[in-house]
Amino acid sequence: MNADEQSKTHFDLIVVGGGSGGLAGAFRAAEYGARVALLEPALLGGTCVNVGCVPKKAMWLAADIAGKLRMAQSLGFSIDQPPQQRCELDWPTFIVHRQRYIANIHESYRKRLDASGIVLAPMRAHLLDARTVECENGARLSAPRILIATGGHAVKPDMPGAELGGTSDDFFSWNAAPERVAIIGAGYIAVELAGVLQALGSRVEVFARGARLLEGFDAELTKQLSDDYCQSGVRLHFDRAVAALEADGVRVRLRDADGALSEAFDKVLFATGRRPNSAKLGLQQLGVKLDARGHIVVDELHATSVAGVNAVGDVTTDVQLTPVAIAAARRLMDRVYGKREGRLDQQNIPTVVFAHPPIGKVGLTEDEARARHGDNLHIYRAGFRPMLYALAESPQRSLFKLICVGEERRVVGIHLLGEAADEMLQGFAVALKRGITLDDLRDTVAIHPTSAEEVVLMR
Ligand SMILES: Cc1cc2nc3c(=O)[nH]c(=O)nc-3n(C[C@H](O)[C@H](O)[C@H](O)COP(=O)(O)OP(=O)(O)OC[C@H]3O[C@@H](n4cnc5c(N)ncnc54)[C@H](O)[C@@H]3O)c2cc1C
Ligand SMILES: NC(=O)c1ccc[n+]([C@@H]2O[C@H](COP(=O)([O-])OP(=O)(O)OC[C@H]3O[C@@H](n4cnc5c(N)ncnc54)[C@H](O)[C@@H]3O)[C@@H](O)[C@H]2O)c1
Repeated sequence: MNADEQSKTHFDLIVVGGGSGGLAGAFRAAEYGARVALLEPALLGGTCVNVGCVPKKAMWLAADIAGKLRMAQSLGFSIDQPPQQRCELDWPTFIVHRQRYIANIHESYRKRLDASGIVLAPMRAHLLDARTVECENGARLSAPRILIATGGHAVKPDMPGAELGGTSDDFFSWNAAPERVAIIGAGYIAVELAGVLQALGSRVEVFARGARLLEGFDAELTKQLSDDYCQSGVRLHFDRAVAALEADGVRVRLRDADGALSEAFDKVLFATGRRPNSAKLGLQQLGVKLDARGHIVVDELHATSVAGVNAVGDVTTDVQLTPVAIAAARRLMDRVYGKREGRLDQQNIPTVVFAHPPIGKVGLTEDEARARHGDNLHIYRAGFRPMLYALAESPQRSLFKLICVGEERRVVGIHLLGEAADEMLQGFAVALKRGITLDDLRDTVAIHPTSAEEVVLMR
């Protein structure tokens, strides 16, 4: 092989997967002057841009507008619709806007890849050894470092009739709100899609195998969120394990563990978790350690068990959030090519579920804090109706909660449920990471009239 040919197949870094983590790693490495090849067989941006955060947030915004339009009518705005009737969304029109937004992201990534000199190979790849990747077309690329960022995929539980149900991927190809939808699961995706569909006109029923929504979030807030969902018409079934799906004409029924059959639904969605894309990558032959569910095991520097092979994002044991994948990839490249210290702090990662209303947390829940600190806790709450909802005589309330520890009342948990919680949490997460106390919050002058001021006025 001559020098020219070798320069086309030999790189400083090969990134497998062009989603949140892979793109962030490729761009950061290229900023330091590394020669990078990126392998991505599908659309740039991966799950988040194409079938995750971005289209989901677009649908959430549409649902939010639907709710605000109904409130506007009750406040005296004349909207070309008889009062009390739902303002219907024309999905195809909205989807044109949603997909145009996404196409712009693809375009912007493509331009950035070109400008950064990153070589994009639009194909699947697997590892032959710790320095060599083989592409689908048989081409072999080599590099002293390989980053695996292949993400994950939705899974349906193994049950009879599972093929009659879809997943969040299917939801994003729908062109209208089905009349009746069943959602199986009680995590992030179940709660988000239930809220969106109910607001856009579907009659939604959620089947949770456990006793509550959103394990891992503060139980008091999730109880209030459940009440909000019931109030808006969502039917929640707790402790109801689904054992099978059965066709009933063009509709589907759910059979539970006791053999009982549900009413019929136009659509059923599984929101029962995701699995890592770690198969068919050659990892086992290479000796890359996986956990029992197939996640790549990484250390705190995102190194795998094989030298020179790193992994970030949903394919690893990290929390499955886009900013976590991005932060891990950037810090890795800062260390490798920028010779800068820094590792991802996995503590106190803020997160929001785009429910209706949104719910967010950073730090410990009350139960977690009690398990860690015993009774040395101080809990503060603010329950109130945001002004718009009070004006419209809507029952929806907000509930904010602070978990503080010790005599100094150090804030170890912030939990927000309510209008604009999604936009409020980020700044308070910075404060919590800096180790603030309740007095620091109280010492901050409030911004009035807002919901956020309730956080600094808690007594
Ligand atoms: C419905 C939904 C909503 C979500 N909402 C949010 C949210 O609001 N906020 C948030 O923070 N997170 C959200 N997430 C989670 C977020 O999308 C993921 O955490 C994030 O996309 C993980 O990034 P990643 O780079 O690890 O993987 P991905 O983004 O999944 O990218 C992996 C890429 O690797 C490619 N690939 C796979 N195998 C190969 C191979 N052999 N060779 C080459 N390429 C390969 C895939 O085609 C894919 O493009 C959501 C997820 C879902 C499903
Ligand atoms: N707003 C956001 O940041 C956001 C939004 C969506 C997804 N995500 C990420 O994507 C991940 C995946 O989302 P998800 O909602 O699929 O997973 P999840 O882990 O949040 O929830 C899975 C749910 O399915 C239930 N479940 C699992 N197996 C089941 C079975 N056989 N029968 C019935 N129920 C079952 C679990 O009890 C749980 O309630 C999340 O954990 C999160 O990290 C983030």
